[in-house]
Amino acid sequence: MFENSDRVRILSEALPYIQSFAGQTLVVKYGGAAMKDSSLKAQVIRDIVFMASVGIRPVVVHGGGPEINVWLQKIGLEAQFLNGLRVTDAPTMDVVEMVLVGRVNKELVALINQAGGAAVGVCGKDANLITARPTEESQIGFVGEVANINPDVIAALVNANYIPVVSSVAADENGQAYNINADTVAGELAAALGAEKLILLTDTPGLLQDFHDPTTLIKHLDIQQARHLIETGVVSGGMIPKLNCCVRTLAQGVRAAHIIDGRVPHALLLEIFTDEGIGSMLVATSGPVGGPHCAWV
Ligand SMILES: Nc1ncnc2c1ncn2[C@@H]1O[C@H](COP(=O)(O)OP(=O)(O)O)[C@@H](O)[C@H]1O
Ligand SMILES: CC(=O)N[C@@H](CCC(=O)OP(=O)(O)O)C(=O)O
Repeated sequence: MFENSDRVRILSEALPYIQSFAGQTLVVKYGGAAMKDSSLKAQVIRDIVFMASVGIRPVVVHGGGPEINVWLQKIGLEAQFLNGLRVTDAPTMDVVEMVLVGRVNKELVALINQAGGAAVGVCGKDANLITARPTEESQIGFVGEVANINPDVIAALVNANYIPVVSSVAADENGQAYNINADTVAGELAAALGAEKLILLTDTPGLLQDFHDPTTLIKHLDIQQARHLIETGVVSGGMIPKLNCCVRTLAQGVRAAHIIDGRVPHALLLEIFTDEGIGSMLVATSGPVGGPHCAWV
């Protein structure tokens, strides 16, 4: 049990962070790997509503890879990945759109609204938020990259105190739908909105030097170190697009990108409002290591 002094210390420790982030946009990418447990999901939702209640402007970008896999299997299609990206033929694209924009998006919107927030769900197609273009790797089908972001609709929602919830499906100029990795969308959107932070919620403690060993968490790193981890194969699978998106968003001016463990209850609050934080924090170039986790930038 907590002593009163501990309770007060924890609340008091949050004050400078609440003050410095009030009015700032924080893009939270909620990955499918961290969505599997419904009680944890409820806590993530509560944290997002908490952030909005203390004046932070959260923008949620969601994934849903595992749920897409479930629905592909139900209709007898095989899930295939290349470098962490889903091989997306036309039938798979239909399932991706139905699952992400239909099921996952609307479930998150409903949960946020039940928790007392006011969420509005959109995908890249709404008000031309995202224009997609095909990736250069032609063998992965309708996998898209972000060609352009028009963040007006998100800015309008945030300015009116709504919490936008964004699915990573977008169309190209001809209306063809594309499946874009949700980390990539979150990173590009954070940059286009001039967000203070990008926070990626996933199912590992953060970036691990050895991903089989959770004690090897890398708490702080910069772009150069992140690139080195990709080149040397320390990161693999879904962590590759995640780290690439952090690098790109930092290079475009977002001040910090965090990779945190969505399986830890209230991971978002712990990362944003405590000195220690819980995950990995990436910045453009390193400063002195050892300071408070969030005040480091
Ligand atoms: N060095 C690493 N540190 C942490 N996780 C890693 C690393 N290399 C690969 N991974 C893998 O990346 C996964 C996270 O990516 P992904 O499954 O796409 O998550 P999400 O659905 O949240 O986007 C982890 O579960 C882990 O298996
Ligand atoms: C191109 C590509 O891989 N798109 C992803 C989009 C969803 C996503 O990114 O979900 P997670 O964050 O849960 O991994 C996919 O089809 O799974």
